[in-house]
Amino acid sequence: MAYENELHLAQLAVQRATLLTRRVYAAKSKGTLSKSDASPVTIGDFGAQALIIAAIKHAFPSDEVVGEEDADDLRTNEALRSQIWELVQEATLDDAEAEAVLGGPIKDVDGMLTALDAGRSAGGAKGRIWALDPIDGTKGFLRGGQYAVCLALMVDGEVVVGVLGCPNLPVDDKERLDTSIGADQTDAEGKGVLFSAVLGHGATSRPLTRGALAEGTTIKMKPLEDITQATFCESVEAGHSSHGDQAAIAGKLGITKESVRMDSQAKYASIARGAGDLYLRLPISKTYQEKIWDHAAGVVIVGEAGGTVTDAWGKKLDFSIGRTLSGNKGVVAAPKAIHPEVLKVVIEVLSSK
Ligand SMILES: Nc1ncnc2c1ncn2[C@@H]1O[C@H](COP(=O)(O)OS(=O)(=O)O)[C@@H](OP(=O)(O)O)[C@H]1O
Ligand SMILES: [Mg+2]
Ligand SMILES: [Mg+2]
Ligand SMILES: [Mg+2]
Repeated sequence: MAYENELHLAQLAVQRATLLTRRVYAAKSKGTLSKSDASPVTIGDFGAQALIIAAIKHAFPSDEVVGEEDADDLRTNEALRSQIWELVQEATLDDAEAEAVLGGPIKDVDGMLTALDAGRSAGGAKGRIWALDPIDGTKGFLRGGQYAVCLALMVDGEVVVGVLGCPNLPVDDKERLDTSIGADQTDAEGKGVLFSAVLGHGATSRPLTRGALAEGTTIKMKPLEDITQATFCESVEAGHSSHGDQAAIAGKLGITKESVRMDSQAKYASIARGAGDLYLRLPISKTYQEKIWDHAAGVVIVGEAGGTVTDAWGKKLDFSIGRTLSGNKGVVAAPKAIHPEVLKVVIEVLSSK
């Protein structure tokens, strides 16, 4: 299969990073800072980014990475730096072969800072570039809801590999849309799913483990005969997507079931495995540009599970422009067969504003 080594590395790197995020959740202090746009970042975000980039650079030294975080705050804040370094050192997989694939632990603090800062690629349409969101849904993470560790590989601007680690989604009971507010993440029984896809080769899910990869199973979106029976997923934060427009669209489609609000790319993962049907993310602000790391992995996973993902005007999401999806507005993800019907109503509602 194409990109087999890249897929394996990405799965193990994401799995190792989820060990760290779970440990941070269980700790009393999550080292939360506020970024310049007032959004939160925690020691979990920094630690997970360093671990994943170190693994990418070990296996594919000349690949670039577009990562959400950087080392600026750590270089000026010693207490924060050592807190993260301690966590990074402790996050190792229980399997020697798996650790060897990832290049083993990061050697020293400088190596950690260098790895974190290697996420500053400007992105673009040429070559091999990874898109990394070390914790997507940081607000969800902090409130004990859903979050995801997200990694995708783009080649010449097209997403070819996507991996999502969702430590708080249930392994079984796949039909249930679990929002798990207040769930105990410390190795909680039955929680933790690793999703992945390679373009043209289908999508898979498997339980997250502490060592080698568990066996995977193919996932598919739910066949939906009657759109009025659909369940749609949307963001928890009203500031991230328009709950009002989304409700109007659902109403016009005849959908009566309440939306399921869930943080992070766990929304893409959930619909890809048939828990829920649609993901709507309609813009609140005229100026906000969606970040590539908030979508890259989810889009290839939904596509490979039988879905179509476009923006709110029907354009394919263009990952080749840079760090943001500056050519797109909003996201509409649905099973292939019903996407045109959903999109038509999305455009009607947005055009009438
Ligand atoms: N104004 C605005 N509009 C749209 N999106 C925004 C906005 N501000 C932030 N973000 C990004 O939203 C990411 C989290 O998205 P979610 O779907 O998880 O939102 S929610 O937490 O469920 O409300 C979140 O990702 P993380 O920072 O990784 O958590 C942000 O990149
Ligand atoms: Mg963030
Ligand atoms: Mg994000
Ligand atoms: Mg993030």
